[in-house]
Amino acid sequence: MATRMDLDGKPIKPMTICMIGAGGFIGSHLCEKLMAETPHKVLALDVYNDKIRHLLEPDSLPWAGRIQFHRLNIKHDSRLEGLIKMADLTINLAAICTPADYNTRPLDTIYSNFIDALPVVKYCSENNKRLIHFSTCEVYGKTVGSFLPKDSPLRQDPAYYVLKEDTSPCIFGSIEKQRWSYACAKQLIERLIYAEGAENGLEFTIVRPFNWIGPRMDFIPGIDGPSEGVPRVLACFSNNLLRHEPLKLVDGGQSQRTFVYIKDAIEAVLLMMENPDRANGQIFNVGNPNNEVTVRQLAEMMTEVYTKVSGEPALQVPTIDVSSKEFYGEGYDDSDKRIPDMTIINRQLGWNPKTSLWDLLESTLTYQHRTYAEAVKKSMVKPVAS
Ligand SMILES: NC(=O)c1ccc[n+]([C@@H]2O[C@H](COP(=O)([O-])OP(=O)(O)OC[C@H]3O[C@@H](n4cnc5c(N)ncnc54)[C@H](O)[C@@H]3O)[C@@H](O)[C@H]2O)c1
Ligand SMILES: O=c1ccn([C@@H]2O[C@H](COP(=O)(O)OP(=O)(O)O[C@H]3OC[C@](O)(CO)[C@H]3O)[C@@H](O)[C@H]2O)c(=O)[nH]1
Repeated sequence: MATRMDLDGKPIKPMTICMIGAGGFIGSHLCEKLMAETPHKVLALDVYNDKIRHLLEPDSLPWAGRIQFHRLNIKHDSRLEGLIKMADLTINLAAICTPADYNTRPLDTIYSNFIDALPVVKYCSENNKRLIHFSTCEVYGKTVGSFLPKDSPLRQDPAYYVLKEDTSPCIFGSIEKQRWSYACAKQLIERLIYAEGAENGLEFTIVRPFNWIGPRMDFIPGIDGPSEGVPRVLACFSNNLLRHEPLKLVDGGQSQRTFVYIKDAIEAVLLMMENPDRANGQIFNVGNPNNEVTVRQLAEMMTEVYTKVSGEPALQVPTIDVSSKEFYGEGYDDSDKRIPDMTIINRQLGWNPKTSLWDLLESTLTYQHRTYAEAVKKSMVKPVAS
């Protein structure tokens, strides 16, 4: 493998990475990239490894010696500090991060996103190890513009909705809106990491992902996850499409999101990892401002793309409206709009996303169809009564 160069033309030394939550959606793509394109070693920590099993087995894989899986729960495992000490860099991805949990399991959500991350920050700080911590775009909460009258022309002014790392406020709902338990826990861990940097010299980078989507995201209920489970929107809508049922639009599907392809986003993470001088001390939005849709538009586009890739006709009535109380339960609330400002990541790392929403849905839904269509079909065949 040729020596890799950083953005300033210096050779990149191979490093050992302690990746916590490596078995999840983002972790699996990051491990894949690191094994295929870099000489770096990964200590992959997670409770599960299904999504990275293809990288671990068989032993004869070309990168076999560079990835090691450690099955552990960071809540209570004394091996954590030793593994962080063995690495040059720690990346923390571990979290409860599905909105259906935020208002129904707020304690687990707060513990997972704040309390459980504390030892990771402490061990990095005490052992002078660099930390890349995964936060979320949800720390911005609602836009300033959402509080203006519906017909205010200022709502069209980017100053009232574009989300900037260094100037936008974090605007959450009231405490009884438990949806914000996740965002608030993420915000506090960001503040703690920032303070460790300021007071104790911790070398850190904070990543705020804006709806990264692609293959292996979450699960299909009843196939590789619980039947009653509610994953994030990509998997919810994929599940509806695979089962030929209408896509459920929460509160009319009026909320807006920008979606970025996981493979584009992973490029940004690799730049952060390999360019510490440019990434340390920074908070980065990572998203695609050009891929904005309402959730209703997303449902329509996914229906069209799925028809193309599966060859199956769309339903006569492709969507139905459902209230957030019915879908998520008491205490749900929503972010109205999420457009990332790209100035900082552009300036520091020269990164820009490439993939259009249509293209990323086409490759992702091709994967969903190939991976799940047969299993879903089988699960839907009802046993004949004797
Ligand atoms: N995917 C996105 O678009 C997105 C958006 C915003 C923020 N994020 C953040 O990025 C990170 C990764 O997200 P993801 O989409 O890959 O989620 P994911 O749920 O697929 O991955 C998280 C992984 O962490 C593991 N984990 C959780 N608690 C653990 C514990 N106590 N011990 C060991 N492992 C544990 C889980 O088993 C899982 O494999 C999260 O911190 C999330 O908040 C992701
Ligand atoms: O069947 C469904 C499922 C969801 N919705 C609505 O879609 C919007 C997006 O939902 P989702 O992707 O599940 O989650 P959010 O974008 O709200 O939050 C995530 O953002 C980043 C992250 O931090 C981690 O991924 C997480 O908190 C939303 O408006 C739902 O109501 C739907 O209509 N139908």
